[in-house]
Amino acid sequence: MSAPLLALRDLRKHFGGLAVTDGVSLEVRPGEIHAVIGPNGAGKTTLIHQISGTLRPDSGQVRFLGEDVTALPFARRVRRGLARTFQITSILPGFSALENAALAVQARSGSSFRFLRPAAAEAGLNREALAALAAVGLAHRAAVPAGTLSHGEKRQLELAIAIATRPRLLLLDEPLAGAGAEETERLIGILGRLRAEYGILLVEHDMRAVFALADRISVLAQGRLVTTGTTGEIRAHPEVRAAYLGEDEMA
Ligand SMILES: Nc1ncnc2c1ncn2[C@@H]1O[C@H](COP(=O)(O)OP(=O)(O)OP(=O)(O)O)[C@@H](O)[C@H]1O
Repeated sequence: MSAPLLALRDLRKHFGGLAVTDGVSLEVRPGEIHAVIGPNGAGKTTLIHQISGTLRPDSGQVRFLGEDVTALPFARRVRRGLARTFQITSILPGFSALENAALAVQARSGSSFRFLRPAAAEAGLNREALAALAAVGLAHRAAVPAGTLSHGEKRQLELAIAIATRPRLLLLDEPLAGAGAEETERLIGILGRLRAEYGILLVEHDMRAVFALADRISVLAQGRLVTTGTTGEIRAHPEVRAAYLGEDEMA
């Protein structure tokens, strides 16, 4: 089996007396969509913060591409290939979709375009930005101001911005939140295609999407990992069935 992209080892985080992450260990493998589900307050978002580096765990390890990155800040993890989308939209509404993606390419590439003539550097940035838009089916909207995109298209742009940083792993925190039925279908299709190139850790409340997309699912409750398994194993898990998922949603 190939080495995991991401490995969490006995991660722990307390807020006051509350154990929000209580000894969580899990792995995301290359080419895998690994979903993390659980009831409100289970600690999913706090877990993502610790993986991305915006929150330090009290103890335990975050290993990325075989290295311990637990002490590295967010920006350095991004440069190593860890990209995150946010529940709250991070796009700049006055800039075009292409400019939004180009800013992400620039932020990641740092000096790599600096030695080119300005026109060539801009062409290089735009080419990469357009490729990121194309990867999420948004190339035809490149020139449109991001603020005028539909809700679903904004979510696609957030994915393009993440992809523009050339990640190995995408951390997606509720990428379907607020999407309508049609937009949800489109986003499920896009996420399914992205799997070929990136490992994905997916936090999502839409159980139909989770079961359609995930290769494996980890179930969290009160900061603890209840179980990790394939969709079939999670469907059949009595504790999960009884406590954390409506039976209809798992049909
Ligand atoms: N900065 C903080 N200080 C204190 N408590 C916090 C803080 N951030 C989160 N919590 C608490 O930690 C617990 C887990 O929150 P978290 O947002 O990670 O859960 P979640 O599973 O993502 O929930 P949801 O599905 O509602 O987004 C909650 O009880 C929350 O109130």
